[in-house]
Amino acid sequence: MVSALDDESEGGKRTIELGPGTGAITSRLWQRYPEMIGIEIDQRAMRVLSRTVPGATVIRSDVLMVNYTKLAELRGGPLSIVSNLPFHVASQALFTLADHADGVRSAHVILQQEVAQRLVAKPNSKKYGIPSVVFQLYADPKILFHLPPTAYFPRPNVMTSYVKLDFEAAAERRRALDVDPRDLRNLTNTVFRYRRKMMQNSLARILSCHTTLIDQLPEEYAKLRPEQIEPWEFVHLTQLVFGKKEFPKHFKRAWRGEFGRTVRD
Ligand SMILES: C[S@@+](CC[C@H](N)C(=O)[O-])C[C@H]1O[C@@H](n2cnc3c(N)ncnc32)[C@H](O)[C@@H]1O
Repeated sequence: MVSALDDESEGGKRTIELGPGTGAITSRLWQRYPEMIGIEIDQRAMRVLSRTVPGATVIRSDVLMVNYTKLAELRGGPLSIVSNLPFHVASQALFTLADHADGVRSAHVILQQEVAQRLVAKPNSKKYGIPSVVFQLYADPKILFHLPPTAYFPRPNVMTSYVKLDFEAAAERRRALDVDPRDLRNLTNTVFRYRRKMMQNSLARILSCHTTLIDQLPEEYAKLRPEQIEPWEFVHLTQLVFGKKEFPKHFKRAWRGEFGRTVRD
């Protein structure tokens, strides 16, 4: 896991571990990147960590609340993230990173295999959904390898995967999106909520109160279901419905939050 990371910042000062716990990964990571930072919410784990890896810098915080854009500025460039968070926090953490995409170079994360497969799923498959669209546009996700339950103690009931999200490789594409990410989120969330419906039906609610009218939805999209639409076509659809908008330069939370709920700035 550690060798997959190739952070070249001085002393590894841009290496950030999310949820170091009692230090199983941190002890190895810190040997290679002594200037790394851990972000941990549990004070008891931090106490243990101060004994197992006494030299490591650990901040007590919720990984979902961190401003990674600011942290990247403070550390002199985009961050290399390593994470083995509990499964219920892990995908929320990825959406948080998407909101700070320009402040992140790469993220190496352990995820439930099921979640990992959703990130890389292609259209026309059951696993294709919002995470596939978002992360294939934002970060070039790749499953590096799978980990069996025997790799852990205690053993989990599920298979896990080690995934790399390459935010740096996708930077140019992301900046050329020409949509406000909040509009993209609104559109993808709406249509995937009605997965079995054709776009002309699922988009009716958005379009009825917008300048683009439902009967102006191009024929090539109108009869399709969301799982048949490529990630870049979601961008095109967002441009059609909401108009082209500059990608916000300033920090705006667009992706963090539970699907379907409004996230305010
Ligand atoms: C499964 S343990 C992994 C520990 C270690 N990274 C490892 O691989 O052995 C997950 C860690 O994430 C921490 N954690 C959970 N939710 C968090 C959050 N929202 N912010 C920061 N840390 C969190 C937990 O306290 C725990 O120490």
